[in-house]
Amino acid sequence: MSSLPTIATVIGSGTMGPGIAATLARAGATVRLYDISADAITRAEAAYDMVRGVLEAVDSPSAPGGSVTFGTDLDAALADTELIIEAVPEKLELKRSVLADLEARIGDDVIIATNTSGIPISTMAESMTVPARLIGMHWSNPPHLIPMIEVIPGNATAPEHVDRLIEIVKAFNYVPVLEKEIPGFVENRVLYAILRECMALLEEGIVTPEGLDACVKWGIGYKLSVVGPTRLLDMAGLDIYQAVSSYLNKDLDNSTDTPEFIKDKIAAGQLGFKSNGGMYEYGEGDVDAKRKEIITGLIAARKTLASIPNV
Ligand SMILES: NC(=O)C1=CN([C@@H]2O[C@H](COP(=O)(O)OP(=O)(O)OC[C@H]3O[C@@H](n4cnc5c(N)ncnc54)[C@H](O)[C@@H]3O)[C@@H](O)[C@H]2O)C=CC1
Ligand SMILES: Cc1ncc(C(=O)O)c(C(=O)O)c1O
Repeated sequence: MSSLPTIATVIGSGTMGPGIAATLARAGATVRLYDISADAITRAEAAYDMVRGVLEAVDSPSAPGGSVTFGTDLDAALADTELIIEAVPEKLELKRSVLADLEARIGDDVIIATNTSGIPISTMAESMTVPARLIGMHWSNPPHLIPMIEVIPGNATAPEHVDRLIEIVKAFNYVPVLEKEIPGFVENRVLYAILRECMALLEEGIVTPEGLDACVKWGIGYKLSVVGPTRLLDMAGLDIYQAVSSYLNKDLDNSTDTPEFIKDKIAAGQLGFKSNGGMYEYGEGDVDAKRKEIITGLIAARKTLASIPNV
């Protein structure tokens, strides 16, 4: 008997919503994907078809009978739901407004899991009538391929909801990581520490973007995909870590703001894939090709990592 919710609802069908919905459906859940925008729902239906194709390449469904329906009718999306996953834009007041709208339509026993990238759960819960129901459930992009989810209770989250969400994440064969609440949570704090150093190295002309990507991808990226950072210390030796950190830590970048060259790019409308140029330039068809290469690579890496011992 699966521990998955029979019915789950995803609120917000943008970058993250369709992949989240597809992942739950592939494990047998009946998922309702809701958005305030009809255009977003239309885009989500196309995105879902693409995501299903990707999931077919990863593995077979872990349970039959799952489905995703799409709509802009909130009451229909919430009927008999056990779990709501909120994935609206990263704006605190918007999330608070959505939470209030949801709470007015659901029973006290329904869990709301927020996919916020780093807004403290306790802050979001302050305005809720049942703050115990809110819990952080941070998926990583692309959510249908990155099989790790951060589970972050707020200071009012009911322990039974934490246990239930961890059970649900395991039921669709993802890896739940239970964390204490801290801005950015664990994954993005580590990612943004890495990105801060990377941007400083680029800004100082120490390495080219191509060289930096090759160094991180084939060096620490490759190694850390097999050996986690804590195990890596045992492999390298804590004495080595002490020897190097004693002089290197003080030299690492400690900027507290976004680098100026990044701000300049944003001001010039250079946002990356979404504007055909950012850290790299993209010609006709290049972005679609690069997206396909990334997905293909993530599928291959996921299948390989799933086939090796968890060291
Ligand atoms: N994009 C990413 O790489 C990741 C994003 N997240 C987090 O997930 C959340 C969603 O992010 P994205 O999917 O990138 O956002 P997005 O902007 O791509 O999509 C958000 C969707 O929410 C809809 N929406 C806006 N107001 C709404 C409302 N009142 N009710 C229902 N739907 C509404 C929009 O129409 C849009 O379709 C954010 O909190 C973000 O920080 C988490 C991990 C990765
Ligand atoms: C660069 C970057 N920033 C934030 C997030 C997030 O968690 O919202 C991600 C991601 O999940 O991939 C990211 O890549």
